[in-house]
Amino acid sequence: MSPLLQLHAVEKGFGGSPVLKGINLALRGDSYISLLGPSGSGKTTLLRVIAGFDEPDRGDVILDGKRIDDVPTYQRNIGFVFQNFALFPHLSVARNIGFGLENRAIGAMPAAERRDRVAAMIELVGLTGLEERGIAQISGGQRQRVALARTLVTEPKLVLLDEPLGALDANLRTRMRDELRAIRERLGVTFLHVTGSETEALAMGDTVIVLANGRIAQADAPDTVYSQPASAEIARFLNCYNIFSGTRDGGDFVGPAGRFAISAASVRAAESAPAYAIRQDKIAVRPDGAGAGDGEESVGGTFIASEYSGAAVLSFFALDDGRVIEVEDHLSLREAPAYAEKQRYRLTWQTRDALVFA
Ligand SMILES: Nc1ncnc2c1ncn2[C@@H]1O[C@H](COP(=O)(O)OP(=O)(O)OP(=O)(O)O)[C@@H](O)[C@H]1O
Repeated sequence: MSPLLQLHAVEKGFGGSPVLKGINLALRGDSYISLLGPSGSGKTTLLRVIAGFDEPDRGDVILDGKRIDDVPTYQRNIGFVFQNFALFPHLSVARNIGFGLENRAIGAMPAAERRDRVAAMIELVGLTGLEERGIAQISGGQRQRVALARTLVTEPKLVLLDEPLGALDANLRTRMRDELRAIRERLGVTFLHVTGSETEALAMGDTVIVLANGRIAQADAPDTVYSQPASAEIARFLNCYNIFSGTRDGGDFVGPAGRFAISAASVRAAESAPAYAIRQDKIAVRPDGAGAGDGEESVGGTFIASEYSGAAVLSFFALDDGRVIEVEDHLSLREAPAYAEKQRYRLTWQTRDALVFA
């Protein structure tokens, strides 16, 4: 199947500073894609170029096999959901949702058909009974649904969502994640969802695209991004790796944290300074003095504190040079840890579990 959306060598800058530095991308139809990147990496700029709010300086945007660089936004058949929802406060829920259909530049439809489409969409997003309410009389989660329905009712093939859950509180955000995925699956459209949250990106996307410094740093299934980040920068951004600096010395990685053997299969080419990464949940905590076995690496560390987060406990240990190493114990796999404050432990992991960027 040919891709729904393709970007070829898209570049965009503002006032001489490049923001997008040659983006190549192909998005499948009927899929959920998370676009993850740190603040300022160019996520919103990329969405705006795809939607046609901004023109690229160079490169092509291709939708359904056709170049759309010269097609105005309203003719692209691409929906956009903004973080602040951008609803009309003086219109009812139903009028907000019907707005795009009423004011269509092309494909105007009879009033009865419009009403039916709006009613079907209200049901789909779970707003039945609230049709005549004003925007000020509904909750944040309901506003989010209105914003989504208003876009979906125009039947776009591609919907761009810019931090769509950013304005919601944590509880609601988690609930709306499931809803967004379910609504998308029912309609078979493609969602491109921008977020700065690695947990949200991994939870929602069939594919996660990582944008860093105006380039696509990785585009993979969520479990691949999580367990095989393509660079030390991505590993750092995922917030679940301990990362050591150092250099490669033959079959070892050597740095202030110690000397660790490298498993050949774990080595990735480094784009920046060499780094050694070990996931927080791959580290076992043993009594001080316990030696590392065959195929294991270890460092000594002093327990500082633990942070309990429901299904897991994150514990912090200080290494001899003062840097902190984080260990995650999943409570479904291990007992809740009871480490003694200021006590020394031996932190151990399998050589093959570390990723080496060198
Ligand atoms: N209209 C503009 N004029 C000048 N600079 C801009 C403009 N829009 C964006 N930028 C700059 O481009 C860079 C990327 O901005 P963008 O909003 O795309 O990042 P982002 O990844 O969406 O960030 P955030 O997660 O903080 O929203 C930033 O340095 C920003 O200051």
